[in-house]
Amino acid sequence: MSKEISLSFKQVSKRVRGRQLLQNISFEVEKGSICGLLGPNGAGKTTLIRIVTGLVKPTAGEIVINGSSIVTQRKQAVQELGAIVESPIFFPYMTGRENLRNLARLHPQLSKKEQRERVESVLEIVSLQDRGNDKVKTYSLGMKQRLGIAQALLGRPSVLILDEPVNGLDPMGIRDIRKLLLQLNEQYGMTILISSHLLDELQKVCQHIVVMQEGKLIWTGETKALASNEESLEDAFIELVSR
Ligand SMILES: Nc1ncnc2c1ncn2[C@@H]1O[C@H](COP(=O)(O)OP(=O)(O)OP(=O)(O)O)[C@@H](O)[C@H]1O
Repeated sequence: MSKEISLSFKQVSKRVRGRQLLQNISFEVEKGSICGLLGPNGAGKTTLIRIVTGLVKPTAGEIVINGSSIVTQRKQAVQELGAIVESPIFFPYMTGRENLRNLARLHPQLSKKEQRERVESVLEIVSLQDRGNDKVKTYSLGMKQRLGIAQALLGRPSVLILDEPVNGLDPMGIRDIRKLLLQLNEQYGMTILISSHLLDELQKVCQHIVVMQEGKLIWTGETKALASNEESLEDAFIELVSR
């Protein structure tokens, strides 16, 4: 039986002021899998994530998200997604719960009661229910990142896209995010695309890896094919990008 595909990148290119930022990027992410986007600085990971989340348009090519094209059916495609691109934005003098309630209002199809229930459920998923009444300015970076994921979960997305979600976090913060991503994947069958510089971290959560360099896709496949037991993903990655 063929696997269902959640995200399909088809010949995606982006050119800005004569500069080729992305060139013919094609790959697929299976439904219910976690895929890692790996690449040195300037490889084009953030540019690709900005395109898949509908923030910028590709110059050529398209991305299909659960059957809807981000180019021609942007509204439907974006409804499938929850995302953090760069840093999540909050009102620091409001509590975590208030920040989420504010955003929940952007889902007018939900009644007031449903909005409140949705907020409580995402707070619980990211383990912030006990700190929900504290102002965001008192949160650690790890807590802010988890609140950002809670924001992304408000619309009950089937696909979660995270750009560098563990950047700057301490080991405990990194572990919390790792556990959360695995939980979202296992319990809710969520498809996750995650970019990170922390190669070992990607190795712990991703079944598939896509390696980019200078706007091109240079390798894609199963994580275990890129790094065997004896070789760390980091070594394999450095070997690949220095070919
Ligand atoms: N709007 C733009 N105009 C011109 N150049 C851009 C634009 N956006 C990004 N770039 C350039 O495109 C290249 C890819 O940037 P991008 O941020 O996508 O890479 P990245 O892989 O996410 O890098 P990093 O890991 O450092 O975040 C960089 O050289 C960047 O300077």
